[in-house]
Amino acid sequence: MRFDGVRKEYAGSVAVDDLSLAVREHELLVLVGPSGCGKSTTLRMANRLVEPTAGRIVLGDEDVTDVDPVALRRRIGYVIQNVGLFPHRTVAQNVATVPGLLGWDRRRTRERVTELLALVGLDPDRYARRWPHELSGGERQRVGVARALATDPPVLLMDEPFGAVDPVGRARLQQEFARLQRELGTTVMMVTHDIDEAVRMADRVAVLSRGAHLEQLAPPLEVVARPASAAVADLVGRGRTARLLALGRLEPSDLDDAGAATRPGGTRDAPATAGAGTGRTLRLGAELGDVVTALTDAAGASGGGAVPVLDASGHVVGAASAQTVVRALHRLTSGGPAAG
Ligand SMILES: Nc1ncnc2c1ncn2[C@@H]1O[C@H](COP(=O)(O)OP(=O)(O)OP(=O)(O)O)[C@@H](O)[C@H]1O
Repeated sequence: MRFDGVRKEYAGSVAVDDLSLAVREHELLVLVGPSGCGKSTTLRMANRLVEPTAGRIVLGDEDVTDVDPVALRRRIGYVIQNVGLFPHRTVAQNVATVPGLLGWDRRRTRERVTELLALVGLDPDRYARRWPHELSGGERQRVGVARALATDPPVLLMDEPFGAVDPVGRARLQQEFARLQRELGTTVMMVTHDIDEAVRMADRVAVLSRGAHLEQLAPPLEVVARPASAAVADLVGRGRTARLLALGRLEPSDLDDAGAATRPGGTRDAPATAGAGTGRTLRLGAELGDVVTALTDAAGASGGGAVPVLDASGHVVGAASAQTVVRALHRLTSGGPAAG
């Protein structure tokens, strides 16, 4: 799906100024930005709930403005906060909405409903006949996702899909949904104002400012490590180090004796480390947050200490210390493109 010079004006005020953005097939792209910057308007133009004032939105090789809006919405899944389940229809009937509109027979519909409920983690035997008011907020959101996926749409639009769910349930839903999306390969465009949700779930993050101005479009680690503008820095500023620790990975050049590996003829002995005594080790590629945890466990109250680091075949390639973490953070925040 591609936005080409898209603009939306409301009675003289500009919600989306001039947005060009390509959503890659099978990716989970998250639009993030402050309230009122035009995220929802952008999303809603994709399924023609809002008509653009100018520009083109292309799905496959069709301009969406050439497609009948009702037909379009059957091809594009849509999930919103509080889902808007039909209150007088059971869970199964809600999920079967679009198959019903498309005239699927009963048996095919029933099988698909059962399959989808299981997919989103709701036991069909327990949930199919319940009413929306008999569900928790998180369960309702799962039904909303199942309903949107019923006909396996190539594109799914999600507007603050987990906004109404409590923080614990929310983290679990984010994780489960990201896994499901990777499994199904659905192309997803999702809106949130929560930068943590964005960096946790996205393949790429699009940071928007007022007028849906595209500040940065990059993988989460790059957005956090190297904000492209003051607006992005502002958004990721608070808690940035914690986010870097969650996203960054341990690399050979971060290790304490990294120099030894590159010395001609240099052999590498297992370094004497405090961590060695505890039996604790780390692997190359470990999350930096796990490196910090391992160091904390190995250090004792006095601080200091290091933990041996192994490569994929289990050989010691160096040691991780507090310096390692500092080096990794420097590596991530300076220089070439961040892996991620
Ligand atoms: N139907 C409408 N009529 C007039 N103005 C609108 C309408 N819908 C949105 N706007 C305006 O367009 C701008 C962008 O709104 P939009 O809902 O897209 O922002 P958003 O980034 O999704 O915000 P939020 O995170 O608060 O939901 C805002 O200034 C809003 O007031």
